Amino acid sequence: MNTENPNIVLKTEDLSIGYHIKKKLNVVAADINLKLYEGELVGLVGANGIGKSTLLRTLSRVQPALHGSVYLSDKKLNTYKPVELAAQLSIVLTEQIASKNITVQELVALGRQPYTNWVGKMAEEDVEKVRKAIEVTHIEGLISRRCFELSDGQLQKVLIARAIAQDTPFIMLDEPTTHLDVYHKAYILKLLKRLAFETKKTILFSTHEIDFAIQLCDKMIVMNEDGFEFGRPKELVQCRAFSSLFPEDLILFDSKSGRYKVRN
Ligand SMILES: Nc1ncnc2c1ncn2[C@@H]1O[C@H](COP(=O)(O)OP(=O)(O)OP(=O)(O)O)[C@@H](O)[C@H]1O
Repeated sequence: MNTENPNIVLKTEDLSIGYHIKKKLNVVAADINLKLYEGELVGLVGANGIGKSTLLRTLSRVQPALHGSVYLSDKKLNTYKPVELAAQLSIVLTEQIASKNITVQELVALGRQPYTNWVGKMAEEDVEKVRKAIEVTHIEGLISRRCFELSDGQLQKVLIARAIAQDTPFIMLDEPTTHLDVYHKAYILKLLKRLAFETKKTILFSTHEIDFAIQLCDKMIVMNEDGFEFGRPKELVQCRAFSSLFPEDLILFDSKSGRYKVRN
C-alpha cells in the first residue's frame, strides 16, 4: 500500500443499509463510517445473514442506502451516470453472468464496454488492456473455451480478468473464493493482493475465509450484531473482534495463530 498521502477512493458517512419490506423498514446495519484508500486490499467478514452482500450492493449502487452517503473518488455515488460509474467501479459476482455461451476472450473483452463506441469497437488500448488482464490472471490457456465449459475456479479467474480489463480504481467482489479448493482460494486472494499493491487499485471483497483474510488483507471490516469494526487485521485480533463474531459454544478464536479452533 502507498502510505505517502494515499487518496481516499471510497468514503461512507453515517450510512444505513437494509430493506423496505411492505411498509416496514429492516435496517441491516447503521452508522457505517468507512474510508478506503488507494491500493488497499480490504476483506469484509461476518456471520451468514449479517449484511455483507447488502453492504456491497449499497456501495455499488445496486440498491439504495436507507440513510447517509457514499462517496466514490470524492463524488457522491448517486450522482454518477451509469457509464461514468462503470469507469470507476467494477463488481465481480459469480452468479451475475447472463450468457455462459460466450468465449472467455469475449467475456474479458466485455470489461472494456464502458470505453468502447456504440458498436463496441475496441481501440488498440482496449485490446492491450484485455491482453494484459488475461496475462496477469494466467488464463491464456482458456481464452477460446466457452464459459459454460469452465470449472467454478476457472470462471472466478475469468471474472476477475474482466474486472481487471475494466481497469477501474475500485473493484468489489462478493465471495470470490466460494467453491474453490484451499489452494485456489489462496491463489485468488494472493492475486487480489498483488493487484492492489502493483496497480494501486482498491479492492473490497466479502469472504468466509477469515484466516486467509487475516493473513493477506491490509484492512478488514468485521460485521457483527452490534455494528462493525474496521482496521488492520492485527489490531482487530488484539481488540478481539474475531472472538465475538460467532457463539463460543462450538469454536473459539485463537489470537496467537489467528485461526478458529473447534472446542473439544
Ligand atoms: N432482497 C432482500 N429483501 C429483504 N431482506 C433481504 C434481502 N436480501 C437479504 N435480506 C436480509 O438482509 C440480511 C442480510 O443479508 P445479506 O445477504 O446481506 O447477508 P450476508 O452477510 O451476505 O450473508 P451470507 O454470508 O449468508 O451470504 C438478512 O437478514 C437477509 O435475510
